[in-house]
Amino acid sequence: MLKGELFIAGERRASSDRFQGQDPATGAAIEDVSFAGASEADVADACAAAEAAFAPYSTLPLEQRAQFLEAIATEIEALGDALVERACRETGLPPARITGERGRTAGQLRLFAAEVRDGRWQRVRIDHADPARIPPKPDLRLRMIPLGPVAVFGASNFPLAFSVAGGDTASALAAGCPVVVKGHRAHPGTAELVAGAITRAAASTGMPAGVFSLVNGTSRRVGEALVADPRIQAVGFTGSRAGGEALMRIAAARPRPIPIYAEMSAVNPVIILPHALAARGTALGAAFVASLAMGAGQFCTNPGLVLAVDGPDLDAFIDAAGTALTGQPAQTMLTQGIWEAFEQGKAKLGASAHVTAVTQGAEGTGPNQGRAALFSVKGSDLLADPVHLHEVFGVSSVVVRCADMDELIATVGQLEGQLTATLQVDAADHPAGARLLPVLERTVGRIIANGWPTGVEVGHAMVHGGPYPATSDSRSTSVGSMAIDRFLRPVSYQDMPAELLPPVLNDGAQDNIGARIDGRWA
Ligand SMILES: NC(=O)C1=CN([C@@H]2O[C@H](COP(=O)(O)OP(=O)(O)OC[C@H]3O[C@@H](n4cnc5c(N)ncnc54)[C@H](OP(=O)(O)O)[C@@H]3O)[C@@H](O)[C@H]2O)C=CC1
Ligand SMILES: O=C(O)CCC(=O)C(=O)O
Repeated sequence: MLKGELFIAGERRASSDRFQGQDPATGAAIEDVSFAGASEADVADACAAAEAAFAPYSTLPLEQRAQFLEAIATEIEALGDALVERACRETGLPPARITGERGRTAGQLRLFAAEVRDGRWQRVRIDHADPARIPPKPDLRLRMIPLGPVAVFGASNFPLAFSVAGGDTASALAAGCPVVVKGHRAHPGTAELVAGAITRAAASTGMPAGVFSLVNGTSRRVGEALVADPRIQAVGFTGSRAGGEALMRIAAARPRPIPIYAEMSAVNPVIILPHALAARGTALGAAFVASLAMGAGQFCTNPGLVLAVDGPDLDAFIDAAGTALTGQPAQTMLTQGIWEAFEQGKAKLGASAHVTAVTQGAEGTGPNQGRAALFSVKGSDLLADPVHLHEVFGVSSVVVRCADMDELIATVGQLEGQLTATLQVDAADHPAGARLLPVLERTVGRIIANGWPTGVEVGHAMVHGGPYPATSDSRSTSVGSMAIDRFLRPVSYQDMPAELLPPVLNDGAQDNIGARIDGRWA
């Protein structure tokens, strides 16, 4: 049963500052329980506990850390239907989606457990001393260590996989960092259930209590205080550009600034090359709308921009996409605020003198139901008004009619950073594709051929990131095993006596972890 309490270092804590969850499908408060909002003192307690947990947690045998991650996955699965029902009620997302997301969340935790055991993430390097060299060469040994306590902001649009026990939390815990989560107000009951699962897993595997805390907030002060707290050493965030940028400013203004990994905003261009457009434009139109409308368009990877060379083939694509989109029912969006932002985004696009409204989906019949929309604009006008390129979070996209390939490539080269770019490309398009690839590599984190950007595989070779403003740091990914790197930093030990060295740096201690020894990979 939900209690509506905070989780501070393994203890539940009440508060007189309360808020209600909302059912976006009815627009009404969910009355069964109200939730505690944290005070700044609660945030400080969670951070102090995380700092106290850092030394014991980060120095545990890796096997124990891996077992903790696996226990979280098992505890989340054990929540059963109650978790699915609560998440559906709080988000308006259907059970199949939430069930799939629960599987992904557990899978991510197990992936990071395997990564912890693997040990290669420590990236050991050893350069042996050469006292005979002039000047003498010192003995140098390097490994990656965890940064310290990490703040994670749960995302509204993935109440499980990008929230309390989502990818940021899993990768930070895998790196050896205690985590303080700022829960999203859109799914407080879901957050409480998952926080309970993590707390039980921490207790059953003998973790220090401060390894995990969850604070919710009725005011922005909670998130602000968390990022400003001197004990927090890195931040993971998925949400709006305004929110991410506000937190970046706080992180940078600290007496000791810290890295912030904020995933913010993208329009994820889809580029349909001429031969692909001629051969399969109609089929592409329908498939594009299926990707666009998935999850009420509430994905950071949503295809918000389609670029192609103008002509009858593009008309056929737009006709097919328009037909598919007109048949789209309005879908319940995650929160009233997100629905309002969607309506405003579409209105701003529609008000642009350069934009043509192609068609709309069915009108909503209840609160917070987003009506799909498709627009078009000439390539030469796309950059005339920044509003054409703003992320409109929901089922909305803009088709760009380019005069020719040169204009298309030049336009793509001027886009802001993106999470993804998608190429629809047939064999005869390969020369044009080869011209585009270097431009896309500069702009995006993942380039997809003949697929769609929604649906992110959780694996070892995934990059879910990209240049600003897709993320605040293009050198990293928030999905896949490489996400652990965000919460690590290198330390070199020079001429350190063997007894003082971390065991993994002693000679012969690197079996199976791929160390670089005297320049050669072992
Ligand atoms: N590209 C993407 O991946 C996503 C983009 N979005 C975009 O964000 C919009 C709003 O969605 P939402 O999920 O609520 O995202 P927000 O960025 O508004 O909020 C995300 C989290 O950050 C906190 N936060 C936001 N701004 C600040 C601030 N200035 N100071 C401290 N904390 C802050 C929020 O706390 P609090 O609740 O207290 O404000 C919340 O916990 C959507 O309409 C969409 O445009 C949303 C999700 C994913
Ligand atoms: O589909 C995914 O895994 C990524 C989605 C994401 O990061 C987002 O929509 O915010």
